[in-house]
Amino acid sequence: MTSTQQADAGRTSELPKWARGNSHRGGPGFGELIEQVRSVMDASRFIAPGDDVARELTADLSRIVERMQAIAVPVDDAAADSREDLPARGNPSLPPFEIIDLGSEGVVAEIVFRAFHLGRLSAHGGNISLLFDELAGYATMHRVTSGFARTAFLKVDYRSLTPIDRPLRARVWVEEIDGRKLHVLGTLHDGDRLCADMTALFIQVPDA
Ligand SMILES: CCCCCCCC(=O)SCCNC(=O)CCNC(=O)[C@H](O)C(C)(C)COP(=O)(O)OP(=O)(O)OC[C@H]1O[C@@H](n2cnc3c(N)ncnc32)[C@H](O)[C@@H]1OP(=O)(O)O
Repeated sequence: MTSTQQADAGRTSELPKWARGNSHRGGPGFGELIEQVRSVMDASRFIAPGDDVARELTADLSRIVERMQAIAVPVDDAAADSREDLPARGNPSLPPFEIIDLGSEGVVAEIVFRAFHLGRLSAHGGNISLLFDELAGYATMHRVTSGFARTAFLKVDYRSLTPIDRPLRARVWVEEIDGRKLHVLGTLHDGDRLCADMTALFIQVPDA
């Protein structure tokens, strides 16, 4: 059986431990905490405080950062990036996508870009690339036969402005497998309108 046929038959090994996710780490309130973190990031995009208010807010946030640093755990034990029940697995550095469908056919996700993701009059192109890279990780994860796949390159064509504050639909799939190389395609739509499409090459590597 060729590697393409093996991959076409679906993943035969378990996902790496770090990619399996869970829905309990950090407790039931963790999702609301991450939502507040996102809200701080959003709100920070639209303020022009005077010096007094800026210093007051800095002091408030510093106290929160200190509290979080005091309960830090090794990254593999952290709740962020592991919570499969939360948008973007509870990782606030990722745009908050929600997985609609996932399997060997690829991944479909809904994404609402927010104020924090704003470029000039539309979502920042880098955030769109980030979304595609992450979703390509999901799509390839379900096609490699062992280990996982890393991005070798990722190219985005921005076809029309990508709005914030409304649900958009992303689809990413593995188009072709050639040995360790996975050729990945993706699209981002606002309704029927194509906002961006993506071509990427992922390379299968052993799990570290
Ligand atoms: C669920 C969570 C999902 C998260 C998903 C997130 C995904 C990511 O962002 S990963 C982080 C970003 N990517 C990286 O850091 C990768 C850094 N680079 C590397 O580690 C390596 O260069 C890597 C793995 C891409 C390839 O290295 P290596 O395994 O040595 O491959 P190598 O033997 O050189 O090449 C294999 C094949 O790929 C091709 N190839 C490798 N890189 C490229 C490239 N950039 N462009 C075109 N072809 C390439 C080679 O030509 C070769 O082709 P062939 O077999 O036909 O001769």
